[in-house]
Amino acid sequence: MILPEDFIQKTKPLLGDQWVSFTEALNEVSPTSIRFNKQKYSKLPEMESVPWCENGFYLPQRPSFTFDPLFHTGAYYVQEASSMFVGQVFKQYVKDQTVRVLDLCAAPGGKSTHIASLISEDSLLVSNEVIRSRANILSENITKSGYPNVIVTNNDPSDIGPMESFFDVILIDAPCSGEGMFRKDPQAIEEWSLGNVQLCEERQRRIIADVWDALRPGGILIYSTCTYNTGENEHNVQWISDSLGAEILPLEVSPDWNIHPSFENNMPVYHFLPHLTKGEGFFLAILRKSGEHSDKSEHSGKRNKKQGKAKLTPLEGEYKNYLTDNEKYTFFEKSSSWFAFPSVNIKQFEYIVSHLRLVSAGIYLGEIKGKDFIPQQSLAMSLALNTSAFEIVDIDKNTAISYLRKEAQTFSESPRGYLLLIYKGIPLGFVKNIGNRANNLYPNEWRIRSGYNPEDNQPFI
Ligand SMILES: C[S@@+](CC[C@H](N)C(=O)[O-])C[C@H]1O[C@@H](n2cnc3c(N)ncnc32)[C@H](O)[C@@H]1O
Repeated sequence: MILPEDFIQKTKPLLGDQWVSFTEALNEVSPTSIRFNKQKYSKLPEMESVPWCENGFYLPQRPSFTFDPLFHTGAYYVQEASSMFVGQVFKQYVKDQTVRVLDLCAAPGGKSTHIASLISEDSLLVSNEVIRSRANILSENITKSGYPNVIVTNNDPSDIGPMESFFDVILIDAPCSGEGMFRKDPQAIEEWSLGNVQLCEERQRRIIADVWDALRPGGILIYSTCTYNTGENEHNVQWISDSLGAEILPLEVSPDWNIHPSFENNMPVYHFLPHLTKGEGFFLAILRKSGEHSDKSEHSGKRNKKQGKAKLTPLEGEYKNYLTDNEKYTFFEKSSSWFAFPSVNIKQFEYIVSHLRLVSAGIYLGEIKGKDFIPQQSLAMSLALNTSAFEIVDIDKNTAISYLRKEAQTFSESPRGYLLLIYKGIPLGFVKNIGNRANNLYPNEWRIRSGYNPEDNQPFI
């Protein structure tokens, strides 16, 4: 790998006598890792585990995930191992408290799907992405993870700042110069320049300042990047602490994890370096906002007057049986589409709808067409799905791949009507069986487009 000369000049002094082993590690193959969604797939395999994440595992080589139907059920997420360290903040600082969390720069959703798996079911996650096309990918990944207490939004950080003291925890996984991605993404090397590092540092400060008011006093800010330089990392953390008012908090880490301490000022921040940890470059810091913990309940119903009150019209009906524990949900309709959202957070949901641009929220149950109720993919993926409300068909790998390609299916042995297809015990999606064929209800935008199906793509679990 040919590194930019300016990068060498800037980074070599930080690493000192570790420079050679660092550059050697950059020439090695990136490790492949996945994080299981234990709510969907509980039998964890006997594979090398990611030391700082109990559901994280390394794979011996990178398979074609596209052609593994389990990947599409949301049983696991392909996530870079170092990034899984975010889970430690939730384990050590959030624990089982009920919290409102904002993941500000969330697409494609690695950290959001992880956070959703760690917070309590009464908690709320707002997963935001400013770029619309990326917000759609985020929404797809959130939907596949199946957690009902997540709202996906598409806003600039400055739209969220006015939601004063609404969030207990904010994660800013900031857009950065990407030095930590050099090995995985060679384009990151081409885009790197001293000027870009400076621009990133300034943009990161703007993003943090724009959203800062939405974090309650005493709340936790998790700041992370996938870059090494001190400008985007240590200097920004010091700036947050000094200018915005926050205490930098330590995490308990095992010495075996080989996490590198701060490059400057001896602050409790965490660097993942590829020659020391099995993963890509990553940086993380935790800060607690100064001030007294105010009562956040006052914010539950406060609305942005310009946008008015969101209309939630509760509806009754058989569709409720599609969810387990359905008494915990508020059901509502919008343009003939039916949704469910956890009642415990319905006021917060209304508040968010009145402030932010919604991409998706809770469970999209189905659509009414005439007398028909067409169940949606979000319902099939949901952890709250009541599978006994549907006729079930267990399918094999080839049928699953064909279904994911949105090809027509035949289930002549099965009853007519809606069928829930199950792969290795996990729901994959719906078809409408009309006898001689079954209409495929898999979302068109999610379908496998590649015609190639590697014969040797053996399942790794
Ligand atoms: C490092 S990526 C996030 C990765 C994500 N957290 C995950 O774990 O899957 C940074 C994200 O910030 C978004 N972004 C870019 N410019 C931004 C801005 N000015 N404000 C907020 N987000 C921005 C990018 O579109 C990108 O999705």
